[in-house]
Amino acid sequence: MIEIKDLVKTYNENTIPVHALNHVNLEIKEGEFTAVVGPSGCGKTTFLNILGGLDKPTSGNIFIDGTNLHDRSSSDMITYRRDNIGFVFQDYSLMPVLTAEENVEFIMELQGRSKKDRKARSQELLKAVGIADKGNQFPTKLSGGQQQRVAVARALASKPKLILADEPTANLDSKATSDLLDIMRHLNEKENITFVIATHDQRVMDRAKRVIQFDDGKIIDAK
Ligand SMILES: Nc1ncnc2c1ncn2[C@@H]1O[C@H](COP(=O)(O)OP(=O)(O)OP(=O)(O)O)[C@@H](O)[C@H]1O
Repeated sequence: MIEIKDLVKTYNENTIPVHALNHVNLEIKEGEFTAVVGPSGCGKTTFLNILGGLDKPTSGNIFIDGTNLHDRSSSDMITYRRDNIGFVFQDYSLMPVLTAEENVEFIMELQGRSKKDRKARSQELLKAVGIADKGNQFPTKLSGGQQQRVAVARALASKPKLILADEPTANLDSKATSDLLDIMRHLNEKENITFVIATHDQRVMDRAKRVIQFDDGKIIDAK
């Protein structure tokens, strides 16, 4: 369970302040599949970055399973993020010099898991996202949809309970979007992984269990 309490993020506090998040309150339950939507500049990415511990709020708190997310030193936060939160980005953000399999293995290497263990898990994950045969390919040899599947497999590597995705379908065609959403919904239902997805994409909203609407740094609807 994620509890977001009076979250404020103000950029450029000392010059011309930008109120990216303006007193946001929200609860996200385990196993939700939630789309965060709203016009460009309304605060979606800022919200995701703070929820994922990539950025700090100006004020307010986020409690994940009762623990204050930002009450950690920066090194503890790096470890917490690595072990508990998966990230998927619009541009896939794969490492071009690593194969698909090595991209998925990378976090496990940082976790100190054995080569054998890493390889088995990365193969299992690439299979789960439907590209078991692409493990030895470099990202430039894969389509956008395939690269995004590698990114999802990578996000799953440390068995996170929460996956944050920022515009994951923005560069994908209809078929790749539909396939990716099938994979994410399946993971959500089978593994009870919570998904929070910032998006402009109606296809994502149509598949979401919940849609949270932002406008100008505030939540205006959270059905
Ligand atoms: N690092 C930053 N410094 C200053 N202002 C910022 C910074 N990042 C975002 N902003 C501002 O904060 C507001 C919210 O931006 P954010 O990127 O969170 O919106 P968004 O809803 O994700 O937009 P989009 O849909 O275009 O990606 C915008 O006014 C933006 O210009």
